[in-house]
Amino acid sequence: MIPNVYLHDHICDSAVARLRRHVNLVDNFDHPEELDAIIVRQQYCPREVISRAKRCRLIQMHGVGLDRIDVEAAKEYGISVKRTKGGNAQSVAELAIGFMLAMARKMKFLDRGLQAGKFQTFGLPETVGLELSGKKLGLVGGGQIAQLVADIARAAFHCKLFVYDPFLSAEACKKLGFQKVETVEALVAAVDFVSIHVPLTESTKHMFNAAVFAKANPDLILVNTSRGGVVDEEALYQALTTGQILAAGMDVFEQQPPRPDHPLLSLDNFIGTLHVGGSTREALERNGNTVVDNVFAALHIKEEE
Ligand SMILES: NC(=O)c1ccc[n+]([C@@H]2O[C@H](COP(=O)([O-])OP(=O)(O)OC[C@H]3O[C@@H](n4cnc5c(N)ncnc54)[C@H](O)[C@@H]3O)[C@@H](O)[C@H]2O)c1
Ligand SMILES: O=C(O)[C@H](O)[C@H](O)COP(=O)(O)O
Repeated sequence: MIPNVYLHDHICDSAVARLRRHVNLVDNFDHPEELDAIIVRQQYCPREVISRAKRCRLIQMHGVGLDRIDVEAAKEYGISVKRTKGGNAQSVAELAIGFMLAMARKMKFLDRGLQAGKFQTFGLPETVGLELSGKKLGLVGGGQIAQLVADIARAAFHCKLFVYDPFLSAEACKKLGFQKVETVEALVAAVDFVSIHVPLTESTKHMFNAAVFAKANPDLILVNTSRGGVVDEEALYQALTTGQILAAGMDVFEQQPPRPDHPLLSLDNFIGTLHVGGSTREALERNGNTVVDNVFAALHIKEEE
């Protein structure tokens, strides 16, 4: 019998072609009991689906964050959950550095100003930006993506690196060349840039809140390419409009997509993208094909040479 595999979201063409040669692709959860494997990218895989997916051997995340899958339910029903850890890490790291450069050089403000015919001469004080070179970069979460951000920041800009990650030992931080900081409040006060790279969990939800922004260096540039919900967006808006921090860039929002009239989107010192951290040709090719490798392994499918 040909196995049934749930796939609703777009994944790279080469991965879809491999799947089509060996399985039936199903784009809905109408009959979870008929599914042999589930591939999740943007869609959610909730308990009500998992509890009915009696035949399912694998729930495969196209990506790293597992917050869209009810992992507890999968455990309870004995279904293995896998992800494509590292497959998009370089792409996310490059986007994070891109946000830092864009905000340090006020690119949104300058582009909007040019379009509005605002700058009649060059050299105006409000167009002056900052260099990344030699600055202090604070990482929140010191895992795979954070380490790649650190590599770029060190090699290209000689940044000094700090980390807030209670799960990384002092020894591990030392090996990675990170100065360990004990609280988020201490981190935001000490550094020039913060880049967030934690999963969304109970302990990271609204980790960046009004109390944290109140302690921040007023020249701080904040970048979040992790998950919406780690930053309290109302508190961020207050911080950006009252000068508690200088600027922010975010790839992820509490509600996705954010409403077009979301207050943050109107600000010159805020740049947003809609969850494209891993959306490069290279990362999508890697992740798509890892997804297929794992599905085929779980379903004992052998590809012809
Ligand atoms: N924007 C995107 O498209 C995109 C793409 C990939 C990953 N992500 C997000 O980035 C996150 C990080 O990815 P990664 O591959 O670096 O993961 P990782 O597991 O390698 O690193 C996560 C780090 O966060 C730390 N951490 C966990 N809870 C913490 C807490 N309460 N306080 C401080 N540190 C904490 C862990 O100790 C770990 O070192 C993912 O969980 C995912 O949500 C987003
Ligand atoms: O956690 C991740 O890897 C990503 O945030 C998310 O899952 C989207 O990644 P993409 O599917 O676009 O590679």
